[in-house]
Amino acid sequence: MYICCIHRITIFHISYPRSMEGRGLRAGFTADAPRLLHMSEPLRRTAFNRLFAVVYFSAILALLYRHVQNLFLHPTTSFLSFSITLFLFISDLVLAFMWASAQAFRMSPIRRKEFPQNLKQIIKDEDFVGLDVFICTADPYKEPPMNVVNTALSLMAYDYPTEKISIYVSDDGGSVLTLFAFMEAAKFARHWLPFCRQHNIMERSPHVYFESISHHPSIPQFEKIKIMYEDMKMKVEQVIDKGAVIEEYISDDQQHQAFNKWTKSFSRMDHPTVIQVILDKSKDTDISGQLMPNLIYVSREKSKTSPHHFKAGALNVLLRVSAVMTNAPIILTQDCDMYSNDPQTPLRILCYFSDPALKSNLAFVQFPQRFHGLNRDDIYATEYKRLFKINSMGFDGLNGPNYVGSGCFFRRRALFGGPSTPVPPEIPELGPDHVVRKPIISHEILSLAHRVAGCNYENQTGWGSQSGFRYGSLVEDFYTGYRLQCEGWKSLFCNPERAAFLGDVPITLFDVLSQCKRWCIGLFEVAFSKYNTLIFGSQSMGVLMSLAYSHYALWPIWGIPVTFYSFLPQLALLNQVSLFPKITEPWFFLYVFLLLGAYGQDFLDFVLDGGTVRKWWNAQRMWMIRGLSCYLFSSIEYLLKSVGISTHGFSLTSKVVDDEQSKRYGQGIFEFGVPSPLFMPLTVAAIINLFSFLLVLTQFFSGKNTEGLCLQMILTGSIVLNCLPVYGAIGLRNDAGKMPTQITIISTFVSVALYYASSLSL
Ligand SMILES: O=c1ccn([C@@H]2O[C@H](COP(=O)(O)OP(=O)(O)O[C@H]3O[C@H](CO)[C@@H](O)[C@H](O)[C@H]3O)[C@@H](O)[C@H]2O)c(=O)[nH]1
Ligand SMILES: [Mn+2]
Repeated sequence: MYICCIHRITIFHISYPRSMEGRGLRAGFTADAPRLLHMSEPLRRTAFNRLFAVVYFSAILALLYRHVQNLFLHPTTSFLSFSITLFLFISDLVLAFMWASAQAFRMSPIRRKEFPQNLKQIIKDEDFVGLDVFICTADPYKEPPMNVVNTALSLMAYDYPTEKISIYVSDDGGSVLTLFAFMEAAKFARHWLPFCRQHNIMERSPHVYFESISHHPSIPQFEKIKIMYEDMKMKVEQVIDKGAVIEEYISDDQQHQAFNKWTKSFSRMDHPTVIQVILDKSKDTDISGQLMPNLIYVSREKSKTSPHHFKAGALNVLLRVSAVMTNAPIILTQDCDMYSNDPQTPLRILCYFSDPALKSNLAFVQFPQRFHGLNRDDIYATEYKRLFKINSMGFDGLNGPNYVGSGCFFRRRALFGGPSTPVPPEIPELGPDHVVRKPIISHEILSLAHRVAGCNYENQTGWGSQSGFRYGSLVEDFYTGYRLQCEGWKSLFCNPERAAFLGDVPITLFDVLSQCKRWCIGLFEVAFSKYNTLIFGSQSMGVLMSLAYSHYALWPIWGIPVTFYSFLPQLALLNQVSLFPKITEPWFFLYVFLLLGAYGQDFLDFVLDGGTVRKWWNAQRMWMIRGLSCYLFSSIEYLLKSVGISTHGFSLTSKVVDDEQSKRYGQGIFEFGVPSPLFMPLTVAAIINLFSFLLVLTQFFSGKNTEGLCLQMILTGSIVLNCLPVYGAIGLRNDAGKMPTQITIISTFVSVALYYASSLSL
């Protein structure tokens, strides 16, 4: 089964791509010999997966048949038991749909490899394509400017011709503190960039570099650079603490002028555009005399009366401002916490972008989101291995992975209509083919840049609907990638061994669940839009891509089976009512097969991708926890929003770390702490499962006949195991991260009420 695929390795190589057109992507070739730039191979378990899918599908059909039989052919007597059977049937239908849609990822997953070392033999340095890097930040207190600055420095220090790189920083926080931090960073970069080049440093985020060094290296400038970094850090942090730029730190008139834009009436949500060219690659040099990349700070105009569309809005402003100033054909979008961990990354993507065979419809190359600072067993499963890695390889074998917001290199042209149906922008200066001829600090360029960053600029245009990053969903990344693929674009998944980027993870359960809840609301917004992934998606991209996208667009519906399975069988158990087949019935084995099959395959995928058993265990636990919290709550919030009762915005994930919390996270202890309703269903489920499990256990040991309750016992027992951290947080802890007493009290009342309600009616 395995062997047949091994030989199906596809190799792409560049032979004579002289005909490549398009500004910037034109490559000069120094050798005529074909050179290997990238290749791909199918995953070895694909044949097995396909076969297993057929078997498992038959098992699902059998299960559904049993449900129909129970519901309609042998209708039960009471209305209540009919309802329970119906709810479990619905749950199984949802599980079946999620299983079926996930098969799209299993049909033809591939793994790619690229050979950047061959690139320099093919493309001359001066023919390297221009790269505009977009970094978004939105709040100096939740996203400390020192971290943003480190991200920017790591990207400025790419092993790439510096004069081809422009870094655009979007500051939605409209904060003078962030601008100050970047001005300081520009001074430091003059030393940092040549230092990295000379000593071939791999960690180009200075913070990470200095942290990673345990003993003093024998590099002569090391001490000096370190002091400079500490000095910059101290200044920036002082300014943040004070909440204003300290007068003595302002060194020249240009800085004064820039900071004066923060007048009394300037507020975060209401202020004019600020664009500041901090480094200009046509004249600013580092201490070794080499030109520096452009560094441009942009805080778009905000007004309380115009919608700003959160990050998608910020990215579109950068798209226009950069078009006016540099208009590089390739764009990298980056979250402020995702620093570069590999200076060779742009060379990797060129292996794809310079392949003429891919050129006509390749929209973007996506790297997986990977994180630093995860605790050993990744207790909150914030690595999202399936989302960011396993399923991305599955997507890659179809039309390509979805866009995940950060670590993604776009072809600029892709944001202006489909490959064969271009959507020209309203002014030619924004078009992907426009060539910038004036210096970026010229009056014309700056005034046009200000104009296109205005908050009313997009009125009566196609921005956000037909071109640029798309509006209408809190997961602008998912939605934009999806729309581009519907237009006929393709994408690629690039997953080198050494992470290209590393980002922060939330370290409290509340932050993890709130982030996931925001994603879920955004996903529902896509699922129920006129571009819904099942109908519109299948018409535009075919069934498999449509299923793959629907799997995510409908992600929150996992909440339905998780919730029903966490309460109904347990309440029935407390009342000695059997819901599933007895051990002696053949149907029993169907259940066992379905259960072991699903978990087993998930486990295999996870472990084969380098995950540990404990991490997998935590990932399945978090799936259950999300099912009882964010999946559930997002559905409710989405409904409330649809009927106009509430609205919701993009609540930023905090990147600031509290020492105590961070210590507990390091020890692998769950952090509750916040009295949030998000924890309620989980706590109620923990209590009910514990009591029903204990009850049936005592009966089992006292010799009562519990044969018919076996499956319910297994289910309840595993939920109890999953809830161990919840019991600890309720009863055994005294720290600030324990379960808030209010939540425990309310949940206990709800549990008792549920028990009485069930015992009256069952
Ligand atoms: O109004 C806003 C809100 C957010 N952001 C930026 O968006 C990025 C992501 O925000 P974060 O709070 O870190 O959200 P996450 O949920 O961690 O981000 C994931 O999910 C988002 C929504 O799908 C994607 O945009 C991100 O790229 C992806 O990493 C950050 O750089 C923010 O500064 C803005 O620029 N403007
Ligand atoms: Mn983030």
